Amino acid sequence: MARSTRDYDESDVRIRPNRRGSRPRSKDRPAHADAVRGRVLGVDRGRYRVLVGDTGDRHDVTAMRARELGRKGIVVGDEVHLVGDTTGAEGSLARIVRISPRVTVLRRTADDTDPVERVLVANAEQLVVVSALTNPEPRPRLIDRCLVAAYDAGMEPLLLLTKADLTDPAPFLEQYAPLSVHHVVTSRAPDGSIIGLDAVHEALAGRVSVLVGHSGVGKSTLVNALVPDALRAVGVVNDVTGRGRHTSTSAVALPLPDDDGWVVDTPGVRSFGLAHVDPARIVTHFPDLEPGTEECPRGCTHDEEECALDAWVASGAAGPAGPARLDSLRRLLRTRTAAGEE
Ligand SMILES: Nc1nc2c(ncn2[C@@H]2O[C@H](COP(=O)(O)OP(=O)(O)OP(=O)(O)O)[C@@H](O)[C@H]2O)c(=O)[nH]1
Ligand SMILES: [Zn+2]
Repeated sequence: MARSTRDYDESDVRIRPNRRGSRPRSKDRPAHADAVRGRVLGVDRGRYRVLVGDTGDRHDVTAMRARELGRKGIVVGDEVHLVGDTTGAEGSLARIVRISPRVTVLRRTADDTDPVERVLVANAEQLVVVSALTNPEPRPRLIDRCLVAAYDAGMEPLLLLTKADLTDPAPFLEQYAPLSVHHVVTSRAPDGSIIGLDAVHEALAGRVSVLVGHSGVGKSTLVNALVPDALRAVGVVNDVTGRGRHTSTSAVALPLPDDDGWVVDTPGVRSFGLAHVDPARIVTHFPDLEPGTEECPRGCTHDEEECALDAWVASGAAGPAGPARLDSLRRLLRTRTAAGEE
């Protein structure tokens, strides 16, 4: 079933006036004129951490969902309306009474055949695919899959390539050049500091960006460099050691310094099941291959003998990464019928 980024109405909870004209059931029910807006930063066991207030006067509020929301999901990145105690004082608890319409929705299924899709993050504009240039080696099929997830979510992808101190980034960049995906390269200086952070800050400035990457690519190193008090912001402190720990498996939104955008870290998210992506649309998420489908027979699945993509790629029209990209595309198409391996 085709989905668009506009189909957020399933989660768009509007508080309707009481039609029967009877007294409202609760005092703050009508219109919630006194509701305070905030952004969901984290979710933990049914409690939501919500940032409210303007620059200079921002604070976290702990909130629960109001019963009137029904079963609507609330995820990191959602803009919500709060009533009740929004002071954020120790022990206080506000109530979320409304979720604003979502601008983008990053979805995820456990694997490619899983019928249960979960919204991972709402309202993010950019999907930052973090990959090491080596150690561990880049995984092109995983990167391709993340790009599909980004395009499908209506988000702009950014390739963030780490560990350029260990290898020359040129060959990798050449592979991805035909896609015209923005990229930033970082490396580590002998003193341990990260080189290239300015370019990263620039790419993240003023927007909400989700970071994904598999283990060892240097994502934690980056998050800590970008958000120096990330561990404190996450608010996860080990009871035994008292030290900050960042092992949560759910997404967490971290404000960048100077109010200049947000990063949403997704610990534990290493890939995206794409069961929710319409197979007929997958090729449109391969902008370097799509023009090659013009010669395809009507109704081509792009995984059949008559498919024009083989000739297109063989002619070099899709650049040096063409064969690998076509392989990625076909694997994604095939995994729609059988759970695929990455
Ligand atoms: N040479 C080099 N090493 C780096 C760089 N960035 C991170 N590392 C190292 O790579 C290893 C993995 O970095 P992490 O930041 O822990 O990676 P991660 O992606 O968060 O991985 P997990 O914690 O397993 O999810 C660490 O030993 C880092 O010190 C870099 O730019 N260059
Ligand atoms: Zn085709």
